[in-house]
Amino acid sequence: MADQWQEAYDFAVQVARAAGAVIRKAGECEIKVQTKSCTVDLVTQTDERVEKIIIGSLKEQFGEGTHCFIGEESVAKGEPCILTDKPTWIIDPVDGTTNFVHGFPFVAVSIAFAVNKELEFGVIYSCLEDKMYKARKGRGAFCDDEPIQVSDVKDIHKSIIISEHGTDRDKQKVKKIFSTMQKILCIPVHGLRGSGTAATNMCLVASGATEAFFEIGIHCWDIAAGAVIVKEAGGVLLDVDGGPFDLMSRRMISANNMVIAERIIKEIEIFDSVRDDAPIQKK
Ligand SMILES: O=P(O)(O)O[C@H]1[C@H](O)[C@@H](O)[C@H](O)[C@@H](O)[C@@H]1O
Ligand SMILES: [Mg+2]
Repeated sequence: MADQWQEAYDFAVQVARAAGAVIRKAGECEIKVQTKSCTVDLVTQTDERVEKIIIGSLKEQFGEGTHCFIGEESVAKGEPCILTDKPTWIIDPVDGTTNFVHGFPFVAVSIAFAVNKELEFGVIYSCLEDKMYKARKGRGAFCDDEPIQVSDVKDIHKSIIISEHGTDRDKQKVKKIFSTMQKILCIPVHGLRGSGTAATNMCLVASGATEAFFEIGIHCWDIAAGAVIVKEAGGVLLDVDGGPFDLMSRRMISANNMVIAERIIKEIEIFDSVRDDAPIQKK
């Protein structure tokens, strides 16, 4: 059954492309913005609409009930965020919602597929750049059907590192984020960057434009597809404490190699985040 998931993979690419077209079109009209967990955690009708389109198409293709879904906007509405052994789609309909709202030109559709809690493939469509990144376990990573590969830089002094500050404005956490960035910048590295979307950041690692991307506070839907793409492009994924990558832990570093990853990890000031799969607190 070597090719069991090929149809699902090909279909995910089609769905991501169609979703990206909806996002592009929506960006031409007035965008109505609402907030979720706090005033800087933005959501638009497009996020919700695109998630419905993606999940609707997948259910129609693969049958209701056989596959599970973890989608950013469904979880925001109270759906569970638990990865089981069942075939599960992990979806961020609009990664980079803040960028989308502001017209900052990096917005991605991120679709991953896991079976037995293992990621089988990931598809990221950077819809404003019109770049389709994809990877399937054991079969390499691609951008617009061209193979991609992480950079071979091992000298941290010759690296560009990406991080993001997320949407949590807790002063102690923000302090740790900026202290970490300051320490990394002063290693020194060539530069620090951030595109505003975790999915795109991971594609930049996978295609060799940057050596590493790390973040604390991201969610499984931000990084699931990117995790497959980085790994298949020859990169590594770790927890920010150097332990094994855990999709639900809300923290990760993706890098071109272990030398770069371990050097960055030395500087990261870790803070707590509630796991994505933590039981929902009753109010
Ligand atoms: O909410 P979206 O735009 O799907 O995801 C973004 C997170 O909100 C933000 O906290 C994070 O920094 C960014 O990397 C992520 O993609
Ligand atoms: Mg996201």
